[in-house]
Amino acid sequence: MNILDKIVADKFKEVALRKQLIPASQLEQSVLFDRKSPSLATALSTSNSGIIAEHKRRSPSKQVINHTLNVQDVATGYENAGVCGMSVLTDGKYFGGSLDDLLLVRAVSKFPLLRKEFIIDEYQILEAKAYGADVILLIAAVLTREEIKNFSEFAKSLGLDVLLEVHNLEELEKSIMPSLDMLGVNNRNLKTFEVSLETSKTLSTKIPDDFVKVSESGISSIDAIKELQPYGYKGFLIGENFMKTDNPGASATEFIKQLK
Ligand SMILES: O=C(O)c1ccccc1NCC(=O)[C@H](O)[C@H](O)COP(=O)(O)O
Repeated sequence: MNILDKIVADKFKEVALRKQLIPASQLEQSVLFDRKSPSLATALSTSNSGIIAEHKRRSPSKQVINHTLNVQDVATGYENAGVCGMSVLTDGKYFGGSLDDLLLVRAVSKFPLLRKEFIIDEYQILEAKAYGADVILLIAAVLTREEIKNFSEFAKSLGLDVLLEVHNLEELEKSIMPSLDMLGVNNRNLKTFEVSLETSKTLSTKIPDDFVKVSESGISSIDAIKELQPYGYKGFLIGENFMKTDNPGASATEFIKQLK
């Protein structure tokens, strides 16, 4: 079993338990449920830098990245840096995140928030809305075309943006549909952890212009962004490069300054 299979197998068990603890009807009563979500796709299309900065305590590929920071301080730092949005990892077992992280970040910020999660059930989309997210991630490697259609249409009905993540042409071809806002190419192979920006470059021509293109993972320099921009990428998801520092917000500020 590769790591992605393990994460997904655990996620099915976790979601089954969560559904018993908090019924969907209770999530729909969250005070955040009727909040109007700002669009990450719009923010990226109108930005010069296009940075989506991630909160990432640890990962299967790197183990511990940063366990000492306060998530609200990280969010405030990123928002002050002028990033377009923030990605909040909510998986506990593999990434050390939680839905509480999302809620804490929502309490101190206005910019678009992506719930970074392994979504395998509509219930997790209700959770995303109830805990203050504006965007959900759908990973083509773990979903059928029908699931992508159902989950993305459900997310749109709640006013959320949808970022669909692919890693190869087969995943891209099965996924293209009008209910997606952004197409993300993950430069990291989630089964082997191999990272290459060539993945974004190769797939870029196959992504229709109707979608905002996002390049994800392994981005650690201005040169990488400059290399990807000519391929039509408007969004750049960066985690470790900021989170490995003592002050991710200051690191993002410096990064964006160099992009201008
Ligand atoms: O980061 C991992 O090791 C990982 C392993 C298995 C599944 C997902 C994984 N990461 C999720 C992400 O997509 C990244 O956190 C995100 O793109 C940021 O990447 P980076 O800038 O390289 O931290």
